[in-house]
Amino acid sequence: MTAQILDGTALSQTLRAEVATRAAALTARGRQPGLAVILVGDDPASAVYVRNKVKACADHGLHSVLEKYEATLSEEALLARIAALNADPAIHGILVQMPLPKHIDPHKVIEAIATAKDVDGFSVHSAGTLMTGLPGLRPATPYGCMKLIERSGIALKGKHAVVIGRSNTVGKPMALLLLQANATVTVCHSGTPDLARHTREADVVVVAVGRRNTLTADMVKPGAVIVDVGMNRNDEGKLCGDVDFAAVREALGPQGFITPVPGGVGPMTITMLLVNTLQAAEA
Ligand SMILES: Nc1nc2c(c(=O)[nH]1)N[C@@H](CN(C=O)c1ccc(C(=O)N[C@@H](CCC(=O)O)C(=O)O)cc1)CN2
Repeated sequence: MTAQILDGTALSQTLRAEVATRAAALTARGRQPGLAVILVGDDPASAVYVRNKVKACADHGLHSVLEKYEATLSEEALLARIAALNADPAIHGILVQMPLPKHIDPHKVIEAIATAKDVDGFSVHSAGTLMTGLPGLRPATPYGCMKLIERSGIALKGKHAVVIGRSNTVGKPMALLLLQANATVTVCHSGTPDLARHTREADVVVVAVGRRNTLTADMVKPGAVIVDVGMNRNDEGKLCGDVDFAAVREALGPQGFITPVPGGVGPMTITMLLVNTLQAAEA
């Protein structure tokens, strides 16, 4: 028997239905939640993600605007657009799709977004609220990972969680969210010697590295929970995560849990963006 699947597509359906109900109630009170999505450049994957975000808004009763700009857009012009959206009362959330072209400083752009509208949760203020445990908007991907774990009835209190990766958008916020849920957290990264020594001891492993086969069957404990944030292509060009899925699923046994790629964390990222936009509109 192999590990159970943590199904991000199915959970997304449930959570998005809840968003639609709450959005309809807000709209009836004259405050339809509104999201502005900004795309700069012609990265094909980013174009798909922003299209999916706008469609998810339309399908669940949120208002959205998509602003697309050439890769040559100046940083100054982008900051001016953000300032205008900050002042727009119909817009409760603003996101700038990452990555940005090289000549634009992502930190400057993120910090230009009004704190209350930072639905990506990437700003220094949002990071500070997460760090201190104050209410605030949480980055969608780690927030989605937490929902996948919690809504599957997996208790985190007292568990040992290992996060592989230390990015500002996934690894670090993930570690803080797990800590807040009373897990004991280890953060591993490219400078960690003997990664397997840590993962073999872990009850929960979150892998956010961006390299396939980072976690293999010999690196996990039976019964563990594995959350795969990676999005890579294998030799056949098929989408895959950072985990050697089939072999790790087998090694975990029937008490274990694992997220697939696709259909795990990815759909949850867009779902939690809707949740954040709703939260910003409700605030
Ligand atoms: N401003 C932001 N930029 C980026 C973010 C973000 O949260 N905010 N995250 C990623 C990209 N991303 C959302 O923007 C994203 C990535 C993947 C998926 C997803 O649904 N993946 C599917 C597979 C899709 C496919 O077939 O290609 C899955 O895993 O099932 C959604 C959103 C970087 N930029």
